[in-house]
Amino acid sequence: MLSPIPDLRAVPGNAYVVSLVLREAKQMHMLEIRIGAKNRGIRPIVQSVCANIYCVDPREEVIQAWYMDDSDADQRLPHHRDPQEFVSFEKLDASKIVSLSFSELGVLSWRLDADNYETDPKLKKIREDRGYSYMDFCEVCPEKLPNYEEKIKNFYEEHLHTDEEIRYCVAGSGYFDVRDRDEAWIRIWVKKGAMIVLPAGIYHRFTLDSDNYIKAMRLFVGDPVWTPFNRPHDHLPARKEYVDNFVNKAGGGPAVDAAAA
Ligand SMILES: CSCCC(=O)/C(O)=C/O
Ligand SMILES: [Fe+2]
Ligand code: NI
Repeated sequence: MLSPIPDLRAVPGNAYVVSLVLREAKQMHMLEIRIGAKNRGIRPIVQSVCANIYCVDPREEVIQAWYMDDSDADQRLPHHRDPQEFVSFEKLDASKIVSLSFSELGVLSWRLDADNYETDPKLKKIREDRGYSYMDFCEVCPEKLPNYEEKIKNFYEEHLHTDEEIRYCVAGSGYFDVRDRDEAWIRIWVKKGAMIVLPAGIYHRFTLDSDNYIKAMRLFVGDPVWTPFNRPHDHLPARKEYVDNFVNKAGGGPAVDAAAA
């Protein structure tokens, strides 16, 4: 992430230096760009270019989230509201919440290099930091997934798990739907390179989109437990903890790092 307001100063030799603060996880780095200029008269141009440097969250290309409409149409359609209502990463991820007015869902996300997941140092670090010792792949298509029709149906039943649901889309795409604090459905579209963590106890469901294919890496701390508890399962400790941490508690879930933190 870049700092939004770069600092511009003139240096000897008819040049300007633009200083930017780069934030990666909890570390700050200074980046200095030297711009040579024939004469000082170009200052306004350099200034205006610098004012247009803005941060692009790398996740935006592979993860989008929006509020769903109420229609009964095909679950694989986007189900946007009219007008569309997109949801920010800050709203999904409680670790970024700075204002009490934000909803906190505890959904974490990263953008990773899906072509090189075997050697990706970023994935390695996430796995080490979060203790994700187990890994396998789940390919959702009739040829690869046993009992495809039944599984597709079950994935789309609203349910929770007693542990995190960690999915890294290495090919294809799909929708993870999560309930917000007011029970509205938020649809999270993951594409190749998107990794998301749904916290234990969150009510959610999954469906393919109209491209009908996803290959997801599944990660887990220790021996995996895939059991879905279909709604209602409000008495489970995992649900109670989720409600305490993310639904009832305004302004602060556990402080954890996510992608562009
Ligand atoms: C893309 S992985 C299949 C969906 C799944 O495993 C799950 O638990 C959905 O809630
Ligand atoms: Fe699930
Ligand atoms: Ni599941």
